[in-house]
Amino acid sequence: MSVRVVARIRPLLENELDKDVIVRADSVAEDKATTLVRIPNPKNEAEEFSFAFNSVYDLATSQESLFTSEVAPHVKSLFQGLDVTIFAYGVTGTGKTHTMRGGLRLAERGVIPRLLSNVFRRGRKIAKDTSGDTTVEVALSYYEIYNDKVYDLLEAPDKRTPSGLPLREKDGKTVVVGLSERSCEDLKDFERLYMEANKNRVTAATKLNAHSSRSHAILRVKVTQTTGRAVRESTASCIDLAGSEDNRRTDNGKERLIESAAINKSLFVLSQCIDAISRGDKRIPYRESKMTRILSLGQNNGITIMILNLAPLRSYHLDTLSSLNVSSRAKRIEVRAVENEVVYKPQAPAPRAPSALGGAMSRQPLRPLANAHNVHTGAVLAAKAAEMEKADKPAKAFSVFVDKRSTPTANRAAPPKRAPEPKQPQLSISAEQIEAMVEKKVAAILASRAAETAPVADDPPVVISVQTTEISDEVKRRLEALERRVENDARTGDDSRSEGLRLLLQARQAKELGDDEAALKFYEMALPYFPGQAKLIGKIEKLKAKLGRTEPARPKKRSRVVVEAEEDKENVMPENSPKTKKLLEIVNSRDLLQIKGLHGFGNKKAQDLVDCLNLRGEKGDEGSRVASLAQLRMLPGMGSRMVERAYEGLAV
Ligand SMILES: Nc1ncnc2c1ncn2[C@@H]1O[C@H](COP(=O)(O)OP(=O)(O)OP(=O)(O)O)[C@@H](O)[C@H]1O
Repeated sequence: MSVRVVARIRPLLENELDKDVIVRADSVAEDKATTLVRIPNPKNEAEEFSFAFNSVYDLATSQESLFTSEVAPHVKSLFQGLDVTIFAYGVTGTGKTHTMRGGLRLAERGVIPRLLSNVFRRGRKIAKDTSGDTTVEVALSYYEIYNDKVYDLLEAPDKRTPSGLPLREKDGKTVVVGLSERSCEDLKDFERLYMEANKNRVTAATKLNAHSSRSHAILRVKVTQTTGRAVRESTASCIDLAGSEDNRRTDNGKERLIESAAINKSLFVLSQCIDAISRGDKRIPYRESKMTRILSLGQNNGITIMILNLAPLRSYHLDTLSSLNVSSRAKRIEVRAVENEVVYKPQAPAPRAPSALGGAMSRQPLRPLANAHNVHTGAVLAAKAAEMEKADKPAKAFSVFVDKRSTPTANRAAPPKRAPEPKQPQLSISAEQIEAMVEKKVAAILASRAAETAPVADDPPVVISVQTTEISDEVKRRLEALERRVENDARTGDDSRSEGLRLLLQARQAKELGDDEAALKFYEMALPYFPGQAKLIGKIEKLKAKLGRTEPARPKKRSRVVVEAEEDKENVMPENSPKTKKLLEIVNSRDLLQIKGLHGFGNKKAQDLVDCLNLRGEKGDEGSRVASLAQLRMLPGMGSRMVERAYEGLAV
């Protein structure tokens, strides 16, 4: 079963105008449900991009109808022992909090209060249908991740430690150590706790001069059903992610920028995880941010629903494209709908406390500190876990299918037993790299703020790659080749290179879409991965010049001595000699093995040369072949000495 991804387009707000609407829900045929989001190409309004989802809800969709269609059907599964995760993703101001929390009026209530209401109702029904043999207890945990630190929202803000609560992996789940858990008797009880916790969130945010919606908020609803000695636990998690936003749009100081960078970092890691899973990578960078560790997208068993919130407005155009792009890939993530095991108490149960959902009921006592939200707590459950481990029961697993057509149906029916997990998963992009990128971004923004007198609000944000029919076949072919190399690099474990190539790929796509601004950003981001690459620097300078940022770089004047020295070399290495032919043949073969065999070439040099050749000739095949030694010398990373050594080392 794959992650269910649905999109919700919010209505216009009071101060927004009809004429600015550019996003619409559509269906593949007239009599079909709406499953498409259509949005114009920012560079060519006549052309529309379409993104397909499991379902698309337009601006007229009520809170009730969204809940009834997307969440209510899974309440039954929750009681069958499946964990359910619902998370809202989208740009700031698109309606995530409205969808998850909603307003105070009955009709405005969002997914969370409706879910709780359904859970309590179902719990009462179960208790009634079993004449009280089965009791249902509901417990809440609520926490936020702010600047990559976890804070308990059920505790007063002054009890917070600066470093927040640590995370730990336990029984295949990510656990927040020391998180409190409160038993909850009914909807009223929940509302009181929830409102209080949200107040804590606002107070903490105010203290930090931040905004509450700049953190990710995670509510866990633990449902425990007890029948005699049999105990079944399952959890519903509702996650209101912070909105991604372009730093340049917010007129904030350094704190807000850091906060924004932390959000962008975790959302960036989330998109990296989605990318990696949908590509079928072995290494998924979950551990690079607390939010992705907790979300464990595609790793957790059960049911996952991603709600992509969208604003219909033109002012969100590029941000909307970016989030459409990420979330449409999330559909490819497969998860196993595995129920949590029923565990048995070893002794006769103590006289059972009346059900938390019955009439005059007492509250479940608070669990001790170490009993975090989603762990099967207590010695019995720990013993059960150990027993399961001994019996070599399959741990939770997930499978990812990159191409649905090639997905063997058998895989879905009977997922293979999970191979043992690597102890320390290698990461496709390291924490330091991400940190460096984030820091660089913050520094760059601060510097540009200081330098520029003109307002920066109009700077367009970076648009992430979008598939478009506008891209010519030739360019598509090249992009695909580049994509294959990126994947190849990822497989062979050269992560920084693969990240660099990915950025180049995104730059090329942006360029093909005519978005020079975005292309320039991606090329600049790629530069640290290919330091000093003349071709890349050339591209950056060209784009800067085109965008009026700076003068195009002029070719350096070569001194007479250098020119003469090179002329001498040309005499020693004539362009039409058999050795020259042989050398160019090897170079143009782009065969890594052959190139590696050249004198003076190592693995990296050879790979750089092949990459460079593949990247050459952006405007067609012309120029992608090296026609002479002089041309070879001019390639990035080559130079006269390198060519000379390769030439001399050849035996012809
Ligand atoms: N479906 C909807 N119907 C009516 N109003 C909506 C809807 N969705 C969002 N809104 C309104 O749009 C505004 C922004 O919504 P909201 O605060 O939920 O966005 P958000 O994505 O959570 O933003 P942030 O990331 O900053 O927290 C709010 O005033 C909200 O009431």
